[in-house]
Amino acid sequence: MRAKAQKKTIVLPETWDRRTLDAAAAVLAEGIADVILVGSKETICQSAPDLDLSKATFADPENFEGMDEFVATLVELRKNKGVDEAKAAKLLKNPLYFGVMMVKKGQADGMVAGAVTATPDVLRPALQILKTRPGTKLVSAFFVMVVPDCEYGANGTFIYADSGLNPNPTAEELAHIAVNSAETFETLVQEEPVVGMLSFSTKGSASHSDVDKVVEATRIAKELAPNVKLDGELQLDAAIVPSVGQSKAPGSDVAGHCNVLVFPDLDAGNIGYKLTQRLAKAEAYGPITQGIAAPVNDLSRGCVAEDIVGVIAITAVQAQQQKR
Ligand SMILES: CC(C)(COP(=O)(O)OP(=O)(O)OC[C@H]1O[C@@H](n2cnc3c(N)ncnc32)[C@H](O)[C@@H]1OP(=O)(O)O)[C@@H](O)C(=O)NCCC(=O)NCCS
Ligand SMILES: CC(=O)OP(=O)(O)O
Repeated sequence: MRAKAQKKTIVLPETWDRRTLDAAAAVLAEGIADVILVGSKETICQSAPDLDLSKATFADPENFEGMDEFVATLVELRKNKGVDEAKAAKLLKNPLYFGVMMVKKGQADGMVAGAVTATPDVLRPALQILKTRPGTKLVSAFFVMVVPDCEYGANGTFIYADSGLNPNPTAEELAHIAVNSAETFETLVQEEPVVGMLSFSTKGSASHSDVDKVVEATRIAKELAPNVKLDGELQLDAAIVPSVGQSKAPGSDVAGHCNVLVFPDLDAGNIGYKLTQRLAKAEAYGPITQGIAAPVNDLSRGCVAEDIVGVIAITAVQAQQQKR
């Protein structure tokens, strides 16, 4: 609904993937966003003759008028990393680098990929070309989880962070992930964020250097964002179940009410979202990035077309909100 209010243009590089084309057709039919499909129009349309892609725009790296300018821009951005004209031309034949460059040049407002390509190869071009948003040092990635028949979180809606990007965040990085996720929850879900800094310990129930990291991250996050409802360290049950929160963390007005779950590392975050998605049959949209200069979002290779539609809609909403 919000995506449709001010239509944005989203580039989809993985056009050899049928789920991506199904999602593109649905997004165009529903008017969620305008879509650029990367690749040859003829090849793409022949591969999916049953889909109506007539409203899509096509951009083929093998035959693209603005390629010289794209190459020059990439050389300018990456020359101190050893990228010369030949290397830039080769990189830009990769649909993911090409798609990110379309965003960089303002020809698209955002990009969604990852149905086929693994996360590092989706996010690396975005980090290298678009870089971080002014004022942000750390990019992180989260999932929007919508759990059916669930009384916890915001009527079953949660943000799980970081579940896609930073393998082993320091306490300071974890604090930034928490504060950024709270802000994102407010703008995306439009409800008050309540942030739980997750651990295998609640308020000193266990002693370990991993627990110390979360305690320190909680301290820093509270300092960075004193007005955000945030507490830690909390076990998952103490974070989301009111009665358990009350018994394990008495006196905390956050414990038992969390809707933003900050995981101590990427093992926990990535495994946690997949457990929720597969066992609780939750909708899982992401990994959505926060902190890149323009929205580039990832998918799981296990996604279905409906997931891609959801991530495209979220990308369009992020593009509406992003000042460039
Ligand atoms: C995202 C990821 C690919 C980046 O790391 P990398 O491959 O080592 O790439 P580099 O370290 O060369 O980083 C590329 C650029 O991104 C920047 N960067 C990397 N991580 C960043 C972050 N979290 N925030 C901001 N910038 C970041 C680097 O500074 C570098 O910039 P530069 O080339 O201009 O100097 C890596 O963190 C990763 O693989 N993460 C795990 C992803 C994953 O597998 N998730 C599970 C499935 S969802
Ligand atoms: C987000 C994620 O885990 O992606 P994939 O399943 O593609 O590795």
